[in-house]
Amino acid sequence: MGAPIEQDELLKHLVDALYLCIVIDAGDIVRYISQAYANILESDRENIIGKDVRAVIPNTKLPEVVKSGKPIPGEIFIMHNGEATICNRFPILGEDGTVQGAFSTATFQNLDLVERLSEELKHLRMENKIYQKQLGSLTRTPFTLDFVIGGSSSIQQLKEEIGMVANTDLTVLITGETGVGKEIFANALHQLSGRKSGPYIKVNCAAIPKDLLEAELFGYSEGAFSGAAKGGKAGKFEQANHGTILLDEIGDLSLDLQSKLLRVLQEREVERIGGLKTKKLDFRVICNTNQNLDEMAARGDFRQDLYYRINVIELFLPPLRERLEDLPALCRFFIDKINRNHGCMVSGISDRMLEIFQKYSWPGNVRELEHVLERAAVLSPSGVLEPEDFRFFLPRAFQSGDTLSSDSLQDQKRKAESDAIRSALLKTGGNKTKASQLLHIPRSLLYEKIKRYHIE
Ligand SMILES: Nc1ncnc2c1ncn2[C@@H]1O[C@H](COP(=O)(O)OP(=O)(O)OP(=O)(O)O)[C@@H](O)[C@H]1O
Repeated sequence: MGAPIEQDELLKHLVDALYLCIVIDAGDIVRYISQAYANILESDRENIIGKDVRAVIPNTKLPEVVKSGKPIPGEIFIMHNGEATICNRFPILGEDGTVQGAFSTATFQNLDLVERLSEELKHLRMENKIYQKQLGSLTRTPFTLDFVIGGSSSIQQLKEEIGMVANTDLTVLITGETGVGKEIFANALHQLSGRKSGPYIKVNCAAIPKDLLEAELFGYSEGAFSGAAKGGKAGKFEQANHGTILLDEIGDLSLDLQSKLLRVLQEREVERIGGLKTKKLDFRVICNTNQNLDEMAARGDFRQDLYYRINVIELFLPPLRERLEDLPALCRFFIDKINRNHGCMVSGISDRMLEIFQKYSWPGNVRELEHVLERAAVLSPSGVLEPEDFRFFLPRAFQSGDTLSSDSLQDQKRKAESDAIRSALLKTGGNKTKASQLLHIPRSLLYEKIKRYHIE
């Protein structure tokens, strides 16, 4: 134990810490004064201590406190230099209750500061409220089917399917072009599942450099490589334990990692890089891709066995140009969102402009629509959006390559395929076994394509 602190020293420190503080004894003589207070009085402490307090601060109320033995808290006190302070005065009572002196403190030097701080506090509280609200809507936005806009039969059907598979642990592969909404469907799938209170871990296989992806997915143990963190690091699969892992852009995974992934999916256990032990895990897998994994597998760019393992349930999101009836609702949804996010007051989009939208092929799908509306709304932040507000977009919309009149090769292939299936079904009176024989494809593939093209 160190030496006891001298009472006087302690008092001196406390008085100084209280900023503006003065202590008098029962005879109204100043016994202590803080340095800050002495500075304001433009005098040395030595000069002040020992004097009658009234000689130092003419309008002081400390002698009143000594006389009455009662505190005078929270009073505005104008100091000799005209500055206002909020002053608290207290009696110092002995053990027998007799008054031995009094002291006053004033923490804030001027009321302007108090006012300013109180204003700032009010402002911060308001800001905090707004952020809390925004945070609430941000965490809600991507997660429920209510936020997946679209009344088209394909979107309605997908919503139903999501509802049906959500509560199973089946692996789901969500396919569709870029920007069609694969990620929001994946989010909804997790949120509707029994795993919603567990972690939801997303990995974009295309965004992480190939040589880092392995460690990112499977983790590493201490000393696995130079620079490996102490204690190692859990990979995304470990982080997703008891929850869901979304492998976005799965088609970008190298063949090496595909093999490792296949093992993890089969065994449901991971081994960290450089680790000696495996760990059993419980996770649900959702994969997203805008590539044709079927074709990739045929070319040898994607492992056939992995393709079968992840393609237990395939949900195909048709491109926007195949569900143009969703355009008005999507426009309304995005205009509301843009108004909220950018403080715009756009009331809608004109029929003339919607007609132009209907003729465009939307290669970037819903994401492109959102960006086009955002740009127009920023340029023309109120009223109804007219073609004039989309000058940046019109040349694109009218370029022959991007209008619906000339379909891409992929669209034409899809159309030819769905026409061939329709005609085979017509010829066989709807008998799928016979239709699949006619088309020389397995029955399961026919079912898949019927579902994909929403035939029937
Ligand atoms: N049906 C929809 N309702 C509301 N917003 C949608 C819908 N579809 C897409 N969006 C919005 O469009 C944008 C793109 O969607 P998302 O990221 O889900 O596409 P994606 O298919 O995963 O694209 P990519 O393959 O490029 O990653 C997002 O801002 C998303 O919120």
